[in-house]
Amino acid sequence: MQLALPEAVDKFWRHLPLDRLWQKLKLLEQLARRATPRQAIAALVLAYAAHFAICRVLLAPLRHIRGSALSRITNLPFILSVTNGRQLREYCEARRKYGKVARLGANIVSVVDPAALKIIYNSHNFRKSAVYDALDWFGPNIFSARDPEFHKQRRRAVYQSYSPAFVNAMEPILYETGPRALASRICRYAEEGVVFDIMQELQLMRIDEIGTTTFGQHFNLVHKREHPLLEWVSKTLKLGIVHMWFPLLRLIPVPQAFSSHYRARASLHNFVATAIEQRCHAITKNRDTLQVLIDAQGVEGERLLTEQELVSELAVQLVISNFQVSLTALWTINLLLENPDTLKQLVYELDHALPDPNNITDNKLVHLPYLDAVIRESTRHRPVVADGLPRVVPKGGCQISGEYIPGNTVVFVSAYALHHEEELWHDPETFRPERWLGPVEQVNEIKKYYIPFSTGVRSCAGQRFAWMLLRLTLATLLRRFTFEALSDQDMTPAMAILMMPAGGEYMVRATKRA
Ligand code: HEM
Repeated sequence: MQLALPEAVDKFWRHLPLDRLWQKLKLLEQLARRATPRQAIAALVLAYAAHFAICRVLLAPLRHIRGSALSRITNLPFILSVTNGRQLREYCEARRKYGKVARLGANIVSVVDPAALKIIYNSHNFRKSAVYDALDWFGPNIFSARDPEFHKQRRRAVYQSYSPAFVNAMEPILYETGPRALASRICRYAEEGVVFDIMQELQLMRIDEIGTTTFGQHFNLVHKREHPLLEWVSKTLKLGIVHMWFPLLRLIPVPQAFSSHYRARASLHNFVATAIEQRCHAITKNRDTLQVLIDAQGVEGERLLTEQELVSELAVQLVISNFQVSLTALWTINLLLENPDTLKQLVYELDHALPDPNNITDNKLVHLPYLDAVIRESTRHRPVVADGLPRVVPKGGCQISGEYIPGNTVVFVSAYALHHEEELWHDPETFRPERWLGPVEQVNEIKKYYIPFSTGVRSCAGQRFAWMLLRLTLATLLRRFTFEALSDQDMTPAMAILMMPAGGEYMVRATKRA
């Protein structure tokens, strides 16, 4: 039987147990009067927790996305897994348990689906999330930019130093101060039979390369080892990680535990600022990234970057691109040493392409198919930027992989999870460069979900530089030495913004090749 609206309202009021409700409220009032302040506070806290849980669990716009029970209430377990470097396993596990779209926190969603890449990363609609503010060490920069207009403006200035012409012009100096200098250091280790940490050597080499190509200064760390730049850079990165996940720490006075990190960051600032100031007043100008950025002009001939803006761009680039390249080279060497047949085949290709090990140019390497396949496979299997790059769903929400995701949710696709997805890759846990040497259509297909340099409007600006550096480094080292790794080293991938070996080093012995 249908009731008319006034009748239904009347019935509702008649049946509402107002008397009983009133009695309950009175009882509560009496209890509140008798409660001690402690009991009152405890009751308030409990009431707030209950309200919070009900809102998060039952009313939250993300309640239909599957995830662990705790992830429905708080982001804390996710933040803890990121700070402990355990998040990669979690992304893969969440994919297996909950499907392509999984909830990792109260407003955090991980997606493992190539179809999502275009939606999330191909336009500026999905902006970078607030964690990027932690990279504003000395002011906003191209890495941390969240506002699309600001990013476009910076891109116009900064991209002048990533042009093919500039990268090619840098090759001779880069090769001399990078791979060639490292080879001469390793030559000494080989002669003395010394075991050394190749991870550290690659980092020192990379700082030397940045010194010459960016600042026009040759630190010669590979041989002299006394410049504190590597320590400044490492500590600045560590501080960045802490601030990313505990942003409130940025607002309180310097905690004792991090005072040396803040000092290192200040030293890095002084170093970069002094280099810029000296260059602005120098009579002879180098041809390097610093000069390109100082000279960068807009359409009306105006300077695009002030000195302070130059500091923020160059410092963040120094820290981030330093580790990305050296760690990628490290993982490639590690995977080659663990796969002797692949190593043998690569060495065979290099020996034929480079009869003179002292005359190596990128021109001779760029078309070597096996070298290309090895680098591709190592960046698939061990992508150093393995984490999800977080973006914010725009107002109004959107449909991703068959699920509605509301506005303001943080979403990402982790390169590691995508590169290890069993539905996409045949035998994803195996390092197999041959997968990149199949028929063109097959390779073009897998390239669609190969994202070590990210994809879309915020993908890596320095890819050309990175590929050249990797080719030159691997070819130079493998053409001259055989390497043997010490046994029982912990090379499990662990995350600290970038993917590093859990053991923190990779000890090897080198022998000169005939
Ligand atoms: C193997 C080495 C490298 C890897 C794996 C790598 C990877 C990446 C990734 C994944 C991003 C996107 C970051 C994000 O969205 O948060 C990125 C951005 C960027 N990379 Fe690289 N990178 C490498 C080397 C370099 C080098 C050598 C340079 C500079 C010479 C460089 C310059 C940049 C810049 C400027 C951006 C920001 C682009 C933008 O937001 O428009 N990268 N890189």
